[in-house]
Amino acid sequence: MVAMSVHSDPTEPSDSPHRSGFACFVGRPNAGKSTLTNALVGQKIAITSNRPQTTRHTVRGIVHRPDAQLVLVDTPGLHKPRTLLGERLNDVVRTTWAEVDVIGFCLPADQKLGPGDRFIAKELAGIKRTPKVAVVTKTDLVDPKALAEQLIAVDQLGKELGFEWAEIIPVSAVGGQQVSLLADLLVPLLPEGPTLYPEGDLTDEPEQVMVAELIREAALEGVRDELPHSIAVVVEEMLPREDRPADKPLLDIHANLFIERPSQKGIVIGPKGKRLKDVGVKSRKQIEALLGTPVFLDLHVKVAKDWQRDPKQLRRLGF
Ligand SMILES: Nc1nc2c(ncn2[C@@H]2O[C@H](COP(=O)(O)OP(=O)(O)OP(=O)(O)O)[C@@H](O)[C@H]2O)c(=O)[nH]1
Repeated sequence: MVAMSVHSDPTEPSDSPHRSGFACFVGRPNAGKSTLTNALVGQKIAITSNRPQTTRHTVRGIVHRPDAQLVLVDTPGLHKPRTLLGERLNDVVRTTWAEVDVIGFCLPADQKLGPGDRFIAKELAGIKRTPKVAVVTKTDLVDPKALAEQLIAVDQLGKELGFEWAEIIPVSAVGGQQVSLLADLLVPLLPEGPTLYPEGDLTDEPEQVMVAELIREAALEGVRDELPHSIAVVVEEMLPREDRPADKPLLDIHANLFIERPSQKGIVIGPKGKRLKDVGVKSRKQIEALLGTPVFLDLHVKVAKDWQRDPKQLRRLGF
């Protein structure tokens, strides 16, 4: 079934039991998973970027409703592993899939189904018990005819692989179209249960990890194509500055930005340190918005040789 109409108002009281559970969005890199998570939660939680595979950590957004609590687990994209890091990421993805109550498979409306989508759909077909919702994303980028064709192709893909989608829903996270309908469709697929997280919590991701992701996101902007996979950020310390009056707090954040080769240092730091400075200013503003407090950000660039291939380094960097 393709869901197009807007359902009942979820803020109205209803007799149905309270539901709670976990959902994850899967899909190839750039399919729009993080943007959709943000749109559903209503605040910037997951890190979005127009570069593939920026979502390294499992970031949860929580949708609070009177009738349900929907916990969104945003996984990194499943991809052909070339390094130890790639293999670990894929393990994380599969483990997540087996644990959630519903899986949303994101397919961009503006791109023909490709081998990458098929690869993921085949993996999904192997997870029998979990309901699978096909989410056709970025509908604002196509005309109705192209959208209809994509919906049919997605339906067909499920049939080819021997399963039925629980729902097929077109959405535009950017245009805010059908986003709340998506929540309406996901909620009935959750088990009955009490609220899992306190009201107002949007994520249980440790603050340090989110801060690190914001710095990484800023560092990725405008750099050469080969660099993104070589950057990792670790927040070493977050401490309130001592001797500050209560109405003028300052949070000291010490973070290291790791690259793989000395030759990458220049790209990250830029002429006369300008790029690194910009990265610091930009991410500091975002961190301040996230944490609601003024921040002093101390950012250092370090070389961790071939960290993607070294298990000891990977552990140190939090993978
Ligand atoms: N026009 C349009 N663009 C969108 C929409 N949703 C996402 N995008 C864009 O598509 C790009 C990728 O979006 P993300 O949300 O980062 O994709 P992702 O699937 O989380 O990507 P990875 O983290 O690489 O797996 C970004 O440039 C978004 O701005 C949408 O509804 N409409």
